[in-house]
Amino acid sequence: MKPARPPVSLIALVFASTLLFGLAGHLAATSFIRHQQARQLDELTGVVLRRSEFAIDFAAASLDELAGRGLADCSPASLQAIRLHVYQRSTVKDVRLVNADGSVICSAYSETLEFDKGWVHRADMQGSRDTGLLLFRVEQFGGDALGVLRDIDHRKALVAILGVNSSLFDIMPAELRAHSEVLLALSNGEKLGAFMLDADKALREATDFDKSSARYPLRTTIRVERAVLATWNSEVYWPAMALALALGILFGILLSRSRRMEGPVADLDRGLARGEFKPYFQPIFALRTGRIIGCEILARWLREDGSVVPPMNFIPLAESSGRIQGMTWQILGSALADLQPHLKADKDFKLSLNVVPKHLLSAGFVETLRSTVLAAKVSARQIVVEVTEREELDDLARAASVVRELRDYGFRVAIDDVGVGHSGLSRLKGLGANTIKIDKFFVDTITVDASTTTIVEMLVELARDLHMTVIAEGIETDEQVRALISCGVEEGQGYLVAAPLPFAKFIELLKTRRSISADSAAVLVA
Ligand SMILES: Nc1nc2c(ncn2[C@@H]2O[C@H](COP(=O)(O)O[C@H]3[C@@H](O)[C@H](n4cnc5c(=O)[nH]c(N)nc54)O[C@@H]3COP(=O)(O)O)[C@@H](O)[C@H]2O)c(=O)[nH]1
Repeated sequence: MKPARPPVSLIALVFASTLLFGLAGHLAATSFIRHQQARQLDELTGVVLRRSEFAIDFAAASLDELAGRGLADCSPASLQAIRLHVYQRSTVKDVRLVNADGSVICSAYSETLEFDKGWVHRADMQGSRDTGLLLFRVEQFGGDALGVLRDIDHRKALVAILGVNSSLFDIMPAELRAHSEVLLALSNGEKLGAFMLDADKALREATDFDKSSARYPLRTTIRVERAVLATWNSEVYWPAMALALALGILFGILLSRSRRMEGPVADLDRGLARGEFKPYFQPIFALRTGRIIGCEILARWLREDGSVVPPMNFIPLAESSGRIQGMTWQILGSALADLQPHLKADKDFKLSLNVVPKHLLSAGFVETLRSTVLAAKVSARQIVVEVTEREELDDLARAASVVRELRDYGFRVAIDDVGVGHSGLSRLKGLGANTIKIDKFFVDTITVDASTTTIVEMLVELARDLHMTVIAEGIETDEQVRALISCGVEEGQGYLVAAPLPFAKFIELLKTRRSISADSAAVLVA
């Protein structure tokens, strides 16, 4: 059968689906890796922030403790006690007593005051939400520090100087260390500390991961070069891609296979749904008179584009795909509708249809045939079921019972392709049919091969014994007609009278033939 659309090539489908799956795999793997990276770097940002918060908590607790012990003054004893306190706490570098405006009164390590580049006025310090602490940057030579101020009373306050830079070290994974920067700043943007492996080398295009503290006016940022993120922690990429590509190939193969299988059958289904299967009518005639006494309907597929598809191009697929049954009912319905007036007018006229063994043996076959013929108001006696034997009739007993049932209802049954199909002599007898149709093969050779004459005579003899009629198929010459008559064959079919014709042409032929007189018919066999 000619498929309606060109077959989709396996290679093109596999290529396209591999490409699509590869693209989807790339997007999914990349997005998964980016998501994982963002989660990890977010966590690291959180760690930096938490370390700084802990340092401030610790400083606040230290200042509270000093104030609680009455050490918030500049007496030598207090300063000595504070020095000891500072010495025991590594992040706290100094503790200072300041005035209400923030100016320094004294320092536990007064020499550290020399490191200061400047000092912030209280009004410029950043307040923290719940703790009452003030935070500010202490600009120093050799690196900035964080000042944490706790008021003692309305005149004095204690300030802890924290070295927060250490909380930024060793936080980054080794692969990223040389390509990243860790920053700590007050929320107003003033930088408190930064860590970069090579401070002289500026980062190229970088992605930032930010986090702000909920408790203190603090923000940390981790910046990582984009180029290094493309490879970091991306081990999952190639396995994911390999899986996606394999799935793409598999999907392409399955798709092309399903399309290959579905294409022509779906085409048949569309043809059936549109009623595109039509009967062509080939006359069956009396060999002696040439009178048309019946016809065989043969399927043709009349496609939308006007082309006529011959049965050999779709019958095998219709049989193997189980569509032959719907197709048979479609052409029978159409033939009955067309021929009904003629069948009614000539009660001896017979209409033969081809039925494959599987259809004959299928459930409901006899009932459907009966109701179709009844609905067309045609007598069952005028319908001949030709059992084609391209497939073997493997359940002869059941077939014989169906044939009996058909005959009980008045239908006639013919065995088609006798002599070349699976119809052995025992089957001819066992099936209980009314007619045998001698295959064209014997008609072709009857005039040239004496042994063919013997076989045909033997078949005629057998048919007579079994009370069957005989029809010869494929008659093309007058010589063949004469040879068949001398063997005892009375009916035939073939191009000598007509090939299968569309209904209009067939009716025309019938009318012409009706006017042939017995005399002129005799010319046919003279
Ligand atoms: N199950 C069904 N099978 C069907 C149906 N319609 C057709 N067929 C089968 O398809 C085969 C081919 O059929 P088609 O091309 O229609 O050929 C038929 C005749 O045209 C051809 N024929 C008849 N006389 C002559 C002739 O003198 N010379 C010549 N060269 N060819 C001739 O023979 C075919 C009829 O065969 P058969 O059915 O065995 O009587 C064919 O096997 C059909 O059976 C269908 O609806 N259902």
